[in-house]
Amino acid sequence: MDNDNSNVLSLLTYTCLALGGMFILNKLRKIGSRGSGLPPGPPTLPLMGNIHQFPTEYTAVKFSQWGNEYGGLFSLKIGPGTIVVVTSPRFVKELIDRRGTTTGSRPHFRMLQIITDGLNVGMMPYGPTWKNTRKAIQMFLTKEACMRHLPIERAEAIQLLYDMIKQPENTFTHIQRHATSLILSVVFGVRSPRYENSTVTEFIEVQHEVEALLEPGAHPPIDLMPILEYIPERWASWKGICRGLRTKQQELYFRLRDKCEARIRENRRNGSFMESLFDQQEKLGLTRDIIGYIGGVSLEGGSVTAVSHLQTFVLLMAYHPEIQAKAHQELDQVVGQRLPTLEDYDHLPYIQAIAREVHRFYPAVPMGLPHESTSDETVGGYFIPKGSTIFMNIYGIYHSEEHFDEPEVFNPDRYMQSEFGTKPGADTTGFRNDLHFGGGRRICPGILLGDIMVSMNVMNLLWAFNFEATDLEKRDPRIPIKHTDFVSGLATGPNPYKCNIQPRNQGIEDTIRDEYTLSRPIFSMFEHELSDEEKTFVKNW
Ligand code: HEM
Repeated sequence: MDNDNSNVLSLLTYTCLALGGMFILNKLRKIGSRGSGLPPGPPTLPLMGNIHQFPTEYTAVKFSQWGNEYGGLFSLKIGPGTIVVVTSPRFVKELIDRRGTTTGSRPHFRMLQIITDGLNVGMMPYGPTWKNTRKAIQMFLTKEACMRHLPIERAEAIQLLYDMIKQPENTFTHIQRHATSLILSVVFGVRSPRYENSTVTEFIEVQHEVEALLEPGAHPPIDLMPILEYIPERWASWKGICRGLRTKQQELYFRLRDKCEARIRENRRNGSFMESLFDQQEKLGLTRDIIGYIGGVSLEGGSVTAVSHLQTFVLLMAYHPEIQAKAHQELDQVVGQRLPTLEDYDHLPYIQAIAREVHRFYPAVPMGLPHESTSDETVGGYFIPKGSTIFMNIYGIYHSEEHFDEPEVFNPDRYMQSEFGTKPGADTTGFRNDLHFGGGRRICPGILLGDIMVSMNVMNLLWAFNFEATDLEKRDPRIPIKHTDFVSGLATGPNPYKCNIQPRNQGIEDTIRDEYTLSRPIFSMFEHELSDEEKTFVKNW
């Protein structure tokens, strides 16, 4: 009898173990597999999902190829997590724009969280803190506020032309100085008249270090495997690097904020955004740290993107003399020898088409910033689970053969022929003119300022210069510039390049020199605490 009992017990134990094992195996088997109802995508491996296929560079280009293969809404599995990639404006409208409240959060990015102390509005999860901070940032980016800063926007654009006459070989850094100094002036009320040893180079240095740290593969995937965070610091160098970057970033952003605050106390105002934030600090319920970061994030969002667009624009012009010739013809008819004004832009359809085609050809943020869904959603018959990371593949949308004729060819004329540059008969559902600024609740708050920077400079630079590539004959005449001419990353731009830049004629060069001199009183309103080197530069430049 005892023997029988122990046999039954063993049998029960084995059965339980077997059933438990099968249950665990079944659960494990599901990790990495694409559950039913998810949008289609490349085949997965157990546990890994698509990790082994995930591109380590030019992610947007690979996502575009997958978009052509699997459709405008496809999915990837990264272990148990789900990524949804939107490569069709129709699905942008359905999933990102219309369901903005439930697809408007951001995925957790542990390293960025440590660097910024969670104060970066661009990476905050959807919720009251994000809403409040975003409200404050929108305040200074209204049309009226952007137009109030027109004198310094125009003066900085003039300095860009002047810098390029003086040192055409340094155009790459002149563009960086221009965009960063302009945002510094508008946001913190202080400018950088030269590139070397300036706030501009300090900002770019920190920014590059942050980008390098976040590059996939540079450090262990803490967000995919949170357990990695418990590894002691001596084997996890990223922890110290993050803290070091936090110190550097805060030193810069908080110093700029504090200096502005000191000028307010001394009654030396110049209408900067920081001033309005301090004036309304109580009403808006903002901490001093958040105020500093609103300024810093605006600097990141505004300068990096405009720099990318303008550097891409010059590169493309250098390789497309036929497009420059057409643009010069339009400018000669509408503007002539005087410096163009922002009002002229409305009368220059071909120049507008060039600016838009640059956004299309290589968007500054090719995959936008990742969104995260905070509830289950169903779109186009597909299931999008809560917690999915959603990428709006801007590059892919702009390079889809379904919508664009020869998407790899730089051809501004496409925007002269149809509103969105699309080919005849293409379905334009969901298209809008600002897709390169993202979508839904997280759409870029800086569209107006970004558009002013792009339009004013594209118009001015074409009016002022001839751009000439030094190796034109070595390139494919139809597609001289390819994606490999660009840096791979979340916010991108062209690799450094050289080209010849010449003023179009003596009259134009004289006008630029005169306008630069006339702009000095405007510059001086933003030139506080210049170093001795900067003072000498301003005097002699
Ligand atoms: C050509 C210029 C610009 C381009 C192409 C651009 C593009 C973008 C894109 C694609 C996003 C992500 C949107 C999304 O998640 O769906 C974004 C977000 C953002 N941009 Fe811009 N941007 C530009 C100029 C600016 C300017 C001038 C500012 C401010 C001064 C700015 C501040 C921001 C901020 C703060 C965010 C984060 C918004 C949030 O998460 O709520 N951007 N931008």
